[in-house]
Amino acid sequence: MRTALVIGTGLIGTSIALALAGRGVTVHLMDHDPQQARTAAALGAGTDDPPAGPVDLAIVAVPPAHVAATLAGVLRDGAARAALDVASVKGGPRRELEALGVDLSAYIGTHPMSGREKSGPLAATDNLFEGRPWVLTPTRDTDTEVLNVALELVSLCRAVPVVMDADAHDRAVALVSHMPHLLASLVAARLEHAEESAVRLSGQGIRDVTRIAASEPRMWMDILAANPGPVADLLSEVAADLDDTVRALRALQSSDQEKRLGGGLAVEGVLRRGNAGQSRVPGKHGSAPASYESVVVLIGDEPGQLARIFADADRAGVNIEDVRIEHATGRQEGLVQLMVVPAAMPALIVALRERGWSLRQ
Ligand SMILES: NC(=O)c1ccc[n+]([C@@H]2O[C@H](COP(=O)([O-])OP(=O)(O)OC[C@H]3O[C@@H](n4cnc5c(N)ncnc54)[C@H](O)[C@@H]3O)[C@@H](O)[C@H]2O)c1
Ligand SMILES: O=C(O)C(=O)C[C@]1(C(=O)O)C=C[C@@H](O)C=C1
Repeated sequence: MRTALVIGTGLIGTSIALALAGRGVTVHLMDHDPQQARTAAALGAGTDDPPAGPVDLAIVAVPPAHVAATLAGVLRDGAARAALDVASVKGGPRRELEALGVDLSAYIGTHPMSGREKSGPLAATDNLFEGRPWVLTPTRDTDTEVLNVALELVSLCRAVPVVMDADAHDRAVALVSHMPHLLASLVAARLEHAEESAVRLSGQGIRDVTRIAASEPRMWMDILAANPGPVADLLSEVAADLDDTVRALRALQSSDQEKRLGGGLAVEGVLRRGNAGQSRVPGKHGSAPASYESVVVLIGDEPGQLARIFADADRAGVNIEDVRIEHATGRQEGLVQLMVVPAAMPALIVALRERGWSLRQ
């Protein structure tokens, strides 16, 4: 692929453009808000000049409700030899396109399984998709060349291609993305009017559970509106589990010992089922879930501290697999949790202590 046109230069479009531009592809940037395209261009994602002729690949990264019309325009104008979208839902946009009567041989629906709770080009990064699944939904009508150029895009973004049927994709993401998103919103919504004295105790648990609740509601309305059935089915199963759990917790308050016992078993059952489900979530880069040990370091909230820790770990020959940061409330310091493979933990602890870091167990 030598030329690409990215339409919709927000988080996803600009992240793709940055990855492609960084690997030598000439990228043209287009957005119905020209300021967004200018910002993406200023970040080094390409040029906001229109292409002189058809590009090798058009990437449509606009909100799901605008995907079909935008793609239909690209396909009808012959603006690209191949075109794809990256919307979080696949069945609806494809059916809309079919209804528009466009020749879909040059089109393939795709979905990179990576994103952020922030929107717009300024949130983009060139490595957003590295090691993440990127779903491709070819049909019998898809040209082989179009599938090949989509695979090339996935490879240039260092993602992992996964081929699926569009409706199977929508059922899968209802489970691993859309239903969890709504649950995060519902948990976060409990905080809206909560006492400040309670909210300020927030630790890492509530941050982990609510991060995605900070996402753009309009975008998520589009996504949920295009996949309501599977998400509603899953939520009603969760609702039944919630009812059972409430009953079990009430039983724990009972003066009857037998009821308390039953309630305890039921609550423990929920926690154990949670353990079993959580252990199936793939680890970083889609590999089997890894179990890491963590080393917790106290740092001052000042420039260069994180870079120093990483450099010290590197000098000790230790690879940091993952990292989390918890900011201390009301103090200019925080706790950095460094996740490493168990065998690397002793060396990391010694190295960090030698260099004067304060460790927490
Ligand atoms: N955010 C995520 O985590 C994520 C992850 C994977 C896929 N997606 C999908 O990627 C697509 C883009 O999401 P995003 O998070 O980058 O959103 P975003 O809001 O950051 O960017 C969308 C951009 O599209 C532009 N736009 C809107 N309508 C347009 C139109 N008709 N023509 C041209 N430009 C238009 C907007 O001005 C904006 O710059 C969506 O379809 C979304 O479902 C999002
Ligand atoms: O991690 C996030 O912030 C995301 O929003 C990512 C996430 C997801 O649910 O995994 C959200 C929607 C996209 O369609 C794909 C990825």
